[in-house]
Amino acid sequence: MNHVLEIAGLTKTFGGLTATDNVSLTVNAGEIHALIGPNGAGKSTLINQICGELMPNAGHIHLAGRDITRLPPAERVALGLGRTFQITSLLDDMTVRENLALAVQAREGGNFRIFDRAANRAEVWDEVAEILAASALGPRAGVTVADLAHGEKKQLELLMALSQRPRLLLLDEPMAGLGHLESQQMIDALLAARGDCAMLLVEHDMDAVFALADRVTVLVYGRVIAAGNADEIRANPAVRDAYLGEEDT
Ligand SMILES: Nc1ncnc2c1ncn2[C@@H]1O[C@H](COP(=O)(O)OP(=O)(O)OP(=O)(O)O)[C@@H](O)[C@H]1O
Repeated sequence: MNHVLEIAGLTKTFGGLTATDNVSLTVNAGEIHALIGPNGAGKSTLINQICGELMPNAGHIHLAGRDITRLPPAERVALGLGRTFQITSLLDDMTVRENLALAVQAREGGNFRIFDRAANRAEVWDEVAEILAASALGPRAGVTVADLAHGEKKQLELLMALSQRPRLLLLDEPMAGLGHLESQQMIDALLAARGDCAMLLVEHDMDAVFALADRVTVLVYGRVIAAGNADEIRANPAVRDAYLGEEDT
């Protein structure tokens, strides 16, 4: 099987608390794999170990067959690990088009914050035009970021992350703070990107999870209590008790 990400036995403790407890999961090429669980289940701790911001006490992480468990974050990025840019990294007084050009330029090794001569190259702008033409943000290309709605900023973050052409994109609650229409637009954008890269999606919005995920892993108190496709997870009694049941009450 063609695993883009393989996590085996990942354990992280904080003092006496085991935040991720012997967690194993895989993400295949072109797959959207959702990681769900109640608050404090260990989702962020797991993502931070994948990014290299936290070192595990035990276990291994492989990206495209390479052991990245002990690599610093920047080396993981160079090997194809992507994460959505935070809204705080968008440049408010620049347009959608210019922000995207900076991201494309950064992928080519240029400076993220300063336009250099490379940014004036026709191929950068051609690529930006192509990305925007395929996106709901296309008509907003000339709008400055400060004038975008929150959902549009999240869409731009996603386009910037995808422009890095990651092998694996980590998505940390992409629906957070979005209204119904904006959530639907984000789901559509993620579905459109499915296949370009594998995605590991941490999300509390269960409608979005079930609309997007090929497979779902459920964490509770740091442990995987279930893994399977959307139907299997919905039907799993342990998941309903531990998590989904909360929504029925
Ligand atoms: N740096 C830290 N030091 C001590 N404890 C921590 C630290 N980071 C997380 N924890 C604890 O580890 C457990 C898992 O937290 P984590 O943030 O990974 O959960 P989560 O599933 O991402 O929760 P949420 O859905 O609320 O974001 C929690 O009990 C949390 O208090």
